[in-house]
Amino acid sequence: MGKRHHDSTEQRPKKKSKSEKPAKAPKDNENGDEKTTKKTSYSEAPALSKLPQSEIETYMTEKIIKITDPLAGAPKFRPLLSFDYLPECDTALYSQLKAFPAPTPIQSTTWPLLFAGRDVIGIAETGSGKTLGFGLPCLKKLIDSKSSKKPYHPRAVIISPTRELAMQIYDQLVKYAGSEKTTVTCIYGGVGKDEQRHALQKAAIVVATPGRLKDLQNDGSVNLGKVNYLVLDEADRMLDKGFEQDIKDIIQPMPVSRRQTVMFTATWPRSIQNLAATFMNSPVTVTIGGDPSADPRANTRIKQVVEVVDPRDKEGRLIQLLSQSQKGQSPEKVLVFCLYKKEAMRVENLIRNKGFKVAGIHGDLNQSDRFRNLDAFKKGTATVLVATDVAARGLDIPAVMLVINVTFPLTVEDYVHRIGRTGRAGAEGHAITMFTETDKGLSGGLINVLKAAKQDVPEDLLKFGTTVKKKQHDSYGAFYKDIGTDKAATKITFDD
Ligand SMILES: Nc1ncnc2c1ncn2[C@@H]1O[C@H](COP(=O)(O)OP(=O)(O)OP(=O)(O)O)[C@@H](O)[C@H]1O
Repeated sequence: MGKRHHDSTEQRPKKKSKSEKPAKAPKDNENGDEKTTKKTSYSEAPALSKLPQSEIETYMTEKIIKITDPLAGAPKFRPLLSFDYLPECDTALYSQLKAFPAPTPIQSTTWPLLFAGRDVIGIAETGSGKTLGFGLPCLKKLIDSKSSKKPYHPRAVIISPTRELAMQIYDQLVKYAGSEKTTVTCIYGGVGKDEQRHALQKAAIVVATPGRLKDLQNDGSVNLGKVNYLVLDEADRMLDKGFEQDIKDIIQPMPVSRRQTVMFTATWPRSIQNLAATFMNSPVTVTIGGDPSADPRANTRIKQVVEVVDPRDKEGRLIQLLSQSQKGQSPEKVLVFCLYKKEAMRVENLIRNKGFKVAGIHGDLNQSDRFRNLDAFKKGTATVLVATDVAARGLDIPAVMLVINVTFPLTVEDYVHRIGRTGRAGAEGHAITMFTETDKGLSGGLINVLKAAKQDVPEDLLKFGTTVKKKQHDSYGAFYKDIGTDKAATKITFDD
């Protein structure tokens, strides 16, 4: 890290003229027409244009920002180093931003591109504010193009892999949406459909998990033909085998030429990059913190410890770790990851029997229990949460001090997301991972993640080998398996 990542496409021209003009949307790939349906423009704030170029370059270098734009002649925009440089908007959209000192690098760099109507792939570490990265331009686009026609057909769709993450994104949008909040809705499986059907009648922005959205689309409850802003959050997960077809079906009525497509994630494996390109129109790729396709990048503020253990010693070691973190008047919040649902239930019971305040979240619980248990952990009534990978991505739970991986996930990308539940928004974090001989196929990938984040690599781990297998698992990003650890896995289940 620390290396400067600049390529020729990100050099801002010395003249200010380009950025002062409203940006035209790029030509449509398919027929050469202007994408008039996007009707988006962006003018750089004069005060931002006046900043010396050296200040911009220092920022780009320090934050390790790389911008790759396949359209050579497209306007280049300066990052919004301060909220003061945001373009004017017709409401109190920006008022809540006062809580933060400045835009995070992924926000400062992708916002101008998104305001200008470009398709964007945004890759930045866990906990770096990606939700507002795609959320603020989404709200601005809605506010700017406000039509008086009712009822609405949705103008924006944000797709998330899990119900809890969909709710979290929805909550964030509502917080910023002000008077528009009634037009934001959240659609996910595991609960009744009628209320969702009703909400869809006036929804302008739909945050959804794919299965339920597809269901409601198929039965005619929602028409997505007017959607012009599509977000795949956790994009690499959304493009993996479990979701790819659902996504294709959902976006079928919104052609790539008429929609702005946005993909955000912390991990961007090479294996899905070609597929992603087929969903997008000349996307600009913004990466913060180094090349993510080489090896997944963990947040560098997380102290990662890997302990190579005998599988029989795992539970004893877990209880030892919890005993240390849960003592005293204010026990730390600890997130414990298991791979299997049955394993999670067993571990939760074990922890409860030892007298710790524990809750669980996995796919065998009904949705209200899932929400209730997550809430208990957020509020601190439970200070230990035992989870499967359903909680690995995106969840922004305040003050998680420690992540313990009892069983290693199926991929190193999932490892990066799991440990990313700590150390968020600039905080420090700590992750302890139990690694056994069974996981040795992933040792090479894990070693690279540790090295890239300048973490210690234990000798015992090196013994398992440093080779990185190209294809790590058939179901990249799987959430959980619904059988016990004693049998070979047979079924992977996804959220709907
Ligand atoms: N500009 C900002 N400055 C400081 N904190 C911010 C800023 N923008 C967002 N945050 C806060 O940072 C936290 C993490 O943001 P968010 O959940 O969007 O991260 P993320 O990058 O999507 O993470 P993940 O990869 O795990 O999904 C949130 O609590 C959010 O409120």
